[in-house]
Amino acid sequence: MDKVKVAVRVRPTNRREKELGTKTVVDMDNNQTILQALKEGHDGRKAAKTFAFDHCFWSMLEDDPKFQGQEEVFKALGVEILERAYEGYNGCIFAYGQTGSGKSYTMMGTHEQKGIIPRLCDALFENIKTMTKDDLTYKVEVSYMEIYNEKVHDLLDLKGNKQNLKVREHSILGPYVDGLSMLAVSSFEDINNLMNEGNKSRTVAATNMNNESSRSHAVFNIVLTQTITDLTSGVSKYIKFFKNMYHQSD
Ligand SMILES: Nc1ncnc2c1ncn2[C@@H]1O[C@H](COP(=O)(O)OP(=O)(O)OP(=O)(O)O)[C@@H](O)[C@H]1O
Repeated sequence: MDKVKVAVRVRPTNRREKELGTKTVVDMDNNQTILQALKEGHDGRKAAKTFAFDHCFWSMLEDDPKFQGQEEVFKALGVEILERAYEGYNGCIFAYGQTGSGKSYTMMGTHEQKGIIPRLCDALFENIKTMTKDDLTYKVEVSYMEIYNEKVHDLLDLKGNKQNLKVREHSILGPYVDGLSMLAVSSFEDINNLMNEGNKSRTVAATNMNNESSRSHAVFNIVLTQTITDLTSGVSKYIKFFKNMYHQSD
């Protein structure tokens, strides 16, 4: 698996863009994104620029044969990262783009059109159900923190403490946030509820688009722990997989 994969997605035009009669200048062909020039160049021709990415998702018109929806995005980006988590690899997916470009839709989606995170979590808990045995058990825990003005706050501190947490270095696991709450979850619903609770504690509301917001980063972590127990001796071996799944910076 490549260490880093880059994917581009084109969302449908919104009402405002339609009302303004906005012309679509982006086209996609397999893993290529083609940008059409609006004006003719010196030679009188409209030049097109082509860029190659690991994936290009064309999500403009549902009845277009090249349309790729939430399911295709998840299959291309989410499935492999989940499979690798069971092998002990850390994974991270983050969405980048200007406001209204479709980051939340791709990552979280809607009730009818679930995005990567709910699909990934549903698959994670479904897999755990089928993989759990007497000598093999799994535990999923989450943490949620905000980095604001270079200070770290625990967004899942049930006591509502707003103290600054210290970032320390573990000799094997690397950097970690000391004292960050880790809460056990058993479904996407649990995760979603904790994300919503955590969002209420953020210094800068996720919808607040001003200069302040650019200093706020929210990091949601899912940690999968696999426990293998030698049933004859009763000795357990813990393997922790860190999945940094959601990094939102507003
Ligand atoms: N692929 C898509 N298919 C259908 N609708 C989409 C798609 N992508 C985005 N939208 C719609 O476009 C609007 C803006 O998308 P979204 O809220 O995901 O943007 P965003 O990049 O997260 O914006 P912000 O940075 O302001 O939070 C929403 O109404 C969303 O439902």
